[in-house]
Amino acid sequence: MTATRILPGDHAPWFHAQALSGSPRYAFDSVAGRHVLLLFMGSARFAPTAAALSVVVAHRALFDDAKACFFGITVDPEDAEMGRIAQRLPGLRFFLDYDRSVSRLYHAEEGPERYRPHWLVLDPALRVLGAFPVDRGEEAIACLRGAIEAAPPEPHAPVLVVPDVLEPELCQRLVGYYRDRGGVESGFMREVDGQTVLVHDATHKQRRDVEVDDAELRNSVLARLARRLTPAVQRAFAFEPTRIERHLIACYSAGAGHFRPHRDNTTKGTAHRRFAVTLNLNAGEYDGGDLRFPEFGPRTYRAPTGGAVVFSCSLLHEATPVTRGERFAYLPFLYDEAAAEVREANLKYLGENG
Ligand SMILES: O=C(O)CCC(=O)C(=O)O
Ligand SMILES: [Fe+2]
Repeated sequence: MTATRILPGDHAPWFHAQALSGSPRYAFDSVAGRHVLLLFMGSARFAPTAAALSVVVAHRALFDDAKACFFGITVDPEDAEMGRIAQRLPGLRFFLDYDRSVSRLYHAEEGPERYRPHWLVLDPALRVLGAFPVDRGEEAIACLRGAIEAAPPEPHAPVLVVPDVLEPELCQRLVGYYRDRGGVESGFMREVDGQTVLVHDATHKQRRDVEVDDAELRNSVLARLARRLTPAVQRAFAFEPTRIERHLIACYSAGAGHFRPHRDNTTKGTAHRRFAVTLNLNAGEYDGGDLRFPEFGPRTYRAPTGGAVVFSCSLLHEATPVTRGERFAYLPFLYDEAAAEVREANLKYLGENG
């Protein structure tokens, strides 16, 4: 048993679970970007677990959702029913693990009648920094506090920046193409009952898009990508992109333009995506609107006009809100022949509006 327990250095497994007073299918991987304290509770009826929750309350100020957040995982429906636990924002949340799948995934439940309440401290990439028995809460808090204070100030995300992919004139043509048509509010893909469907939620994403239908304009972009971007991607990532999804010009406007942290390949309908490309078309003309990779710290990235930021579709990333002006970007996804087979096989999961 012990050998399979989750240890410092391990990546905390990802899961979906119901959050108390929150999403019925909360994606744990979207929590990346801050330190995390997990408490596998069993039940708060159990005295050591109740004492552990008091430790969290005593250090409540630590959990501000910016630097750190706390999740208790209960398997006991009575905890919520009797008000022994409650979501307190920012920072304090609970997963209702009534089927015990999360507890088993983390080896907190080691067999019938064998629940092992304990703490895990995770870093912003959701790697385990420390594991502590339930009665060692102050040590867990000290570990968390030490990690927050020691966090490197400038970690670097594994992204590639390639300048000079599209010439300024082509960038202007693309912006003009957008302006002539005007964008439509774009959604994002989500898995609902096993199907990949397009949903709209302005708190998560606000952006207006135009699909480039003009073959000559598309080919102009494709030719530049092939000559100037593909070799850089091959060198940096040993990956040969042969296919492109989306010929899309996006516009984020001040006060109404952002895309909150997400990954680009988490649904069946998007699982084929390998690398995401952000080609900025007017980098000097707006404030905000930068890329951030929360698993790798607060640093932001902005490709120069005509330049690209290329990153794995598995990375958590966000486009920060535009606060002045309008930001235009060309946003293809790259994949290859093997991934094309994945795409083909998953077509059946695309919902009506997917
Ligand atoms: O705005 C960007 O640069 C990134 C957009 C993005 O993440 C997406 O469309 O999935
Ligand atoms: Fe994205």
